[in-house]
Amino acid sequence: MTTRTISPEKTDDDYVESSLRPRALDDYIGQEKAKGNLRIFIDAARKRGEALDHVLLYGPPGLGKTTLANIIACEMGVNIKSTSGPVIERPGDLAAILTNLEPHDVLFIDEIHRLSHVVEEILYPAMEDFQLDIIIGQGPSARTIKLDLPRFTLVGATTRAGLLSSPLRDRFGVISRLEFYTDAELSTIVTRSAHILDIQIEPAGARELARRSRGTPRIANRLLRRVRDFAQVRADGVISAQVVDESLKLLEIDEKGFDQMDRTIMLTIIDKFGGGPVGLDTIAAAIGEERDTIEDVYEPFLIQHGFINRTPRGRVATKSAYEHFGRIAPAPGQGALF
Ligand SMILES: Nc1ncnc2c1ncn2[C@@H]1O[C@H](COP(=O)(O)OP(=O)(O)OP(=O)(O)O)[C@@H](O)[C@H]1O
Ligand SMILES: [Mg+2]
Repeated sequence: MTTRTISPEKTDDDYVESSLRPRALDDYIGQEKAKGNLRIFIDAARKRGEALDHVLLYGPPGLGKTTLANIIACEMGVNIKSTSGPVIERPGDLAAILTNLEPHDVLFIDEIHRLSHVVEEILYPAMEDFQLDIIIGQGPSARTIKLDLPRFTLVGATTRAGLLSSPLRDRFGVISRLEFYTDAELSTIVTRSAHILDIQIEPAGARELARRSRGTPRIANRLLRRVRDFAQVRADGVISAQVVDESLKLLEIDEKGFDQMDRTIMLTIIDKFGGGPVGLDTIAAAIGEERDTIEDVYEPFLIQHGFINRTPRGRVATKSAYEHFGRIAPAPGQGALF
């Protein structure tokens, strides 16, 4: 897959990411709905001296799911064990993790939609009854034994809630969807990160950076570091709105935060497929990118920005997409658009 500065996915240079992670709910900026709910559930669980109900967090990459999982454990005053769906290959792997949990611990499973069926089936009774069904032996002499587990909290994260089986989804007491951040929230995040990394940034510079970060904190933090390099070489080290503008031009990120890949996707729909409707698989084949990557990584922000409509017959480019990417929208009645 292509690496790009504004990919919301993790890359190697995100090692500083953990230093930028807020540790308390109060430092977690935005996501007021998710935060408000969690605060109530956490307070209630703590008052009753119980483990928190299982929590499912979903939303596009880089919006703060892992961060929030860590905060939940921190606020509950318990340990967190982190793993991910594809890593847990066999039921025994999960059993080993579960039996090692302390009471009320948080078990964080990232990419939970990628758990295998056999592993998922172990998870059901574990989540519901805090019991583990282990099969010992094989063939006719095989028998199941039940093992009691400590009460724990499963925090699952996924970019694709739609891929979760309903029995799994139904076992989460709290389901929170993370939203793209507003420019004002991202501006606060960038300012906070700049402070931690000892980078000088003007308020107008923070606003400009926020505006071009696709509603995503991971991108905002990454752009901040790229722009800092530029500021140190070209300016006096201070990030102003102009420095942001000039450096992002070099990175081919436009004034709304869209880059070459977004342009490729939109112009493929507009120029090659008459604005759509066109299926995702066809788009993927035309640009040589994986379908899942387009759906998880690129498309959510294009939809959120009103450039792509999802219809039963496929993706359609909107009038504002035509305008933004410098194409003339077909007149009413002439294209698939209207
Ligand atoms: N609400 C927030 N306030 C401040 N910083 C945030 C917030 N949310 C995320 N961040 C920053 O964005 C970075 C990415 O967040 P995180 O790794 O939690 O995203 P994610 O949703 O788990 O992504 P992925 O789906 O790729 O796993 C973190 O390093 C953190 O610094
Ligand atoms: Mg994560």
